[in-house]
Amino acid sequence: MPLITSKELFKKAYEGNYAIGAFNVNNMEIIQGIVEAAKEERSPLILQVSAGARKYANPIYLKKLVEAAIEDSNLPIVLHLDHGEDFEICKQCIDDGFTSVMIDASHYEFEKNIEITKKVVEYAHNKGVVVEAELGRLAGVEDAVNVSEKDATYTVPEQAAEFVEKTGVDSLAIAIGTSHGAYKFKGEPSLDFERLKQIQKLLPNFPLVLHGASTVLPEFVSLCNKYGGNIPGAQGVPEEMIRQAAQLGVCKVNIDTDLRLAMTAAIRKDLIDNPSNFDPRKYLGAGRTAIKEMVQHKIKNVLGSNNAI
Ligand SMILES: O=C(CO)COP(=O)(O)O
Ligand SMILES: O=C[C@H](O)COP(=O)(O)O
Ligand SMILES: [Zn+2]
Ligand SMILES: [Zn+2]
Repeated sequence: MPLITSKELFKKAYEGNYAIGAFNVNNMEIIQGIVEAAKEERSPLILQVSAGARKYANPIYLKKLVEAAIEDSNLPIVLHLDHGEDFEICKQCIDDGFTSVMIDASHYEFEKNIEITKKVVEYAHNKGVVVEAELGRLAGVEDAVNVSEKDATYTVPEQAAEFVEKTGVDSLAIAIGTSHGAYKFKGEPSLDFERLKQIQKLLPNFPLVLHGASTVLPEFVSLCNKYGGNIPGAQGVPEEMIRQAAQLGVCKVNIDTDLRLAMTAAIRKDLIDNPSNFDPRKYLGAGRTAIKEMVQHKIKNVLGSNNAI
């Protein structure tokens, strides 16, 4: 099984009202944990590499590890660039064999975002690679965000339709109230589902992407804190909201923070529980198992992509 694009995966996910997890990868243990989970759940996978991951691990290593994961698991896997900041990094990844790239020009104004995205789409499509773009800005939401502030940062449905038509992009990341990291909401979590419904209505059968979609499960925050961590007040997107989004055209759900928390909690615990150990395989192994369990939970209980292959 070679690396695949997300085209067919998204089509089936859209029709089946489930979503594919796009998990951020940075090293061997993370890749192995994710792949083990997907293998047991018979789920397709998107493994995504950020600019930070490329810098940390060297893209050659990550690509080879992902290829090894495919050989070992025989799963349909997409290798995706997460948050490509310009045409050059997208081109580099396409030339390196990635099957999907994200161009994130969302911080530019609308026309400029279209122009940059279109350039990446032309280059990528020529090489059989698919492209995700972003419209609207992800940011933390507070209780008191008023409608005009939301319109300044959240995706405007009419613009989303125009953007997709003008760029020919394959999927679109939208802003409806999620944000990156472990501190997503100060008050009650809420997402703008009315906006999502509008976007889906104007873009029927088109795959939408939710970034900043980690749930920040309290038990993992507590575990980190219990074993010497200090991450007070962390809060994520409730699982029920992710399930709801998957019913409304969201086919790709980006998850990094939940993997970081699971791995960190397990490693912290393992080191404290085994003070005489100095074999990295023991605590990294505990981290890998925690990643596997977290991904299995996501696939089975939140995303619904189990038994999709
Ligand atoms: O969107 C993400 C990667 O692109 C990750 O989001 P989280 O920080 O919520 O895991
Ligand atoms: O969107 C951000 C992802 O969580 C990746 O984070 P990173 O840039 O620190 O690798
Ligand atoms: Zn962005
Ligand atoms: Zn993101």
